Amino acid sequence: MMAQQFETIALVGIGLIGSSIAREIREKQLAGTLVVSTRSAATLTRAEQLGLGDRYTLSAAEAVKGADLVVVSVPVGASGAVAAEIAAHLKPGAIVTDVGSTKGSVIAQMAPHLPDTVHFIPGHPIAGTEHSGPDAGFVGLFRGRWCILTPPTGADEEAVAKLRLFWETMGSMVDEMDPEHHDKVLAIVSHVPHIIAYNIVGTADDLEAVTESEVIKYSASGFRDFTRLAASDPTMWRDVCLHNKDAILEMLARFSEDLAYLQRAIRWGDGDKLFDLFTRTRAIRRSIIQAGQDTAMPDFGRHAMDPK
Ligand SMILES: NC(=O)C1=CN([C@@H]2O[C@H](COP(=O)(O)OP(=O)(O)OC[C@H]3O[C@@H](n4cnc5c(N)ncnc54)[C@H](O)[C@@H]3O)[C@@H](O)[C@H]2O)C=CC1
Ligand SMILES: O=C(O)C(=O)Cc1ccc(O)cc1
Repeated sequence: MMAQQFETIALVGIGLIGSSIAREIREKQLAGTLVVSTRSAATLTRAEQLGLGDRYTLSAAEAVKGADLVVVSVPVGASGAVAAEIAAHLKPGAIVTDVGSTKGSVIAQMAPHLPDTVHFIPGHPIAGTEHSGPDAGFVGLFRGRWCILTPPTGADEEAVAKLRLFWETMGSMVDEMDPEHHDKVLAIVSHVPHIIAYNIVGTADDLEAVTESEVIKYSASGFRDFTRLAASDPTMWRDVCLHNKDAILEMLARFSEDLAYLQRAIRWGDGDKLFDLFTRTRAIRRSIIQAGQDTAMPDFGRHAMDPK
């Protein structure tokens, strides 16, 4: 058994991420009382059937009353509404955090509502699956994965340390960075790959008439990997696209340029260019595998097609 870290924890949103956090809190007994809240009655009932908390409520305002830690795990587009709803009910000294895949927008939506008496420390566990809802969560999701915190300058060090310990107890490695940097890094390692997956699966689907279902029949493992990502939650990913617009558009522009370079190499039969790129990318895969998890962060100072 681990030591209790917070007297009362409130979870707002109990889908894949919220329910994985709940399961960890229960297993490790990190809270005296765990309060679960979500917007839909059906989801709350399911959370109750799964025994994810000690108390359940459809009101986020009700849930956060007296809580020492509040974790908001809702689609990023709903963050502002949740902050507005809970603001007046937060306990002074409480830590308020989130798990959203974008940080700049979540901060812009939430911070204006939150009182100065609480510690707002945004976060993002870089761990997930293509599944959603309370049944999808599991103990161990965060193990060996990074969790990025983006505390504002001047944030209370003790509060940051408590949140850091919370994620470390779930098995995560914790890093801190500013939200703008987070949003650029995540645009290239997570958001653009999902967009590419949605796009290629959509294109294949549009071609179904031409290929007469052979896309499904002969789907090789490369295409299947894309279909996994493209099966991710539509609400969540719509919100990610709308709320990390600038960084995503910047990375997509670079992606398109690099794709044009590849297209040109193919058109002109420039095997050396293709071979060089494929050799370089293979080394990246190997270094990720060697590191034991997906920690590779891209170097933004360099163009993907620049010579080494
Ligand atoms: N799915 C993934 O792989 C990862 C997701 N995230 C982030 O975590 C957050 C939650 O994602 P998931 O747990 O995957 O989503 P999910 O769809 O499994 O769960 C979302 C939860 O939020 C609730 N909800 C939606 N709108 C709400 C509102 N206005 N007020 C209160 N509750 C509301 C839903 O009822 C549900 O309980 C998102 O911001 C996402 O960007 C972060 C890391 C990984
Ligand atoms: O399912 C996958 O491969 C993911 O990439 C999971 C994921 C999705 C969104 C995040 O913000 C972090 C991790």
